[in-house]
Amino acid sequence: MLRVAVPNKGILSDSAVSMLKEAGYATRRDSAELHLVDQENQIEFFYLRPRDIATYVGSGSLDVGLTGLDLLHDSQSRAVEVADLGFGGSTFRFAAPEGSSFRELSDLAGKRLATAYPNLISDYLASHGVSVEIVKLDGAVESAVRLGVADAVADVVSTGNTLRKAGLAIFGPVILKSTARLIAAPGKTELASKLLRRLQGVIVAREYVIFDYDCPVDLIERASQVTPGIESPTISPLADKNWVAVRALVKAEQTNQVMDQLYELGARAILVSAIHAARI
Ligand SMILES: Nc1ncnc2c1ncn2[C@@H]1O[C@H](COP(=O)(O)OP(=O)(O)OP(=O)(O)O)[C@@H](O)[C@H]1O
Ligand SMILES: O=P(O)(O)OC[C@H]1O[C@H](OP(=O)(O)OP(=O)(O)O)[C@H](O)[C@@H]1O
Ligand SMILES: [Mg+2]
Repeated sequence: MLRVAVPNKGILSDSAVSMLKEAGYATRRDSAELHLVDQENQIEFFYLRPRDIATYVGSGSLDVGLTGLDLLHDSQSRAVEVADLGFGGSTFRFAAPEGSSFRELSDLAGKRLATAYPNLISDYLASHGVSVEIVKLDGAVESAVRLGVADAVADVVSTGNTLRKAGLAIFGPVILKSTARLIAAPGKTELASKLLRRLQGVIVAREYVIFDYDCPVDLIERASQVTPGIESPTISPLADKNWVAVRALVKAEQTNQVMDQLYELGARAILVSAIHAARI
């Protein structure tokens, strides 16, 4: 049975669980449940702290897991990245009090830097040749400067609201762009392939829509450039020999732009539908 680590709390948990549910797997009924066996799919789910997932998977005690790229890096585990799951997007940034003299990376030299991701930060600073004193905290890192234990912080930023409220401003380069990843134990990526196919199906169903439209035969080439699909658009004959029917997947966010382009080109009867499930 495949043994899978799933975030039990935090911002990644809900998205991870709903993705697994959409992919047809059993999910827990109550948040106190830490272990669940999905007999039908021959999978065992272990609900663990997001920060610990890479450690379990890296040691091989669990086969695969869902966690953030930043947490994977910070764990220094041997787990390998299998796929980007597209949710839980964030950036990892440096910040210091608004109006302070911190402008660039080198301004951190010799200063105290608070973070809950000490390994991620040490590796980054070492590779950029900057030496700082790292103050390891567990969370709510934004308060560290105000409370006098650090001169600057390095933390997860999403909207930036938490930083702003703490009177901090971002400076320096983007340390890391992170999203949730499917990770596997070393040498076990093959074991993840069926789960991966299902999760990729969910990603495609969320990211793409189906375009169906009629197109004059002499415009097929140009229309195919507008809707190339993932591999290639399906083109079917119509009763009227001068027209064909075209079907292709299009990124959902481009829906209206692509409809405009097709209409202006001469396509008609343009219909767009959602994808319920997919296996690419
Ligand atoms: N707005 C956000 N705030 C915090 N983490 C986010 C955000 N968006 C995405 N993430 C990602 O979520 C993961 C961190 O999850 P979480 O905050 O649940 O863990 P944690 O900070 O270790 O736990 P906790 O906050 O419960 O102490 C990281 O991969 C991070 O990049
Ligand atoms: O840019 P924002 O949208 O404000 O989000 C980023 C904040 O959210 C996270 O905190 P979390 O709630 O996980 O608490 P923590 O700091 O204790 O981990 C993160 O550590 C930042 O503090
Ligand atoms: Mg957190």
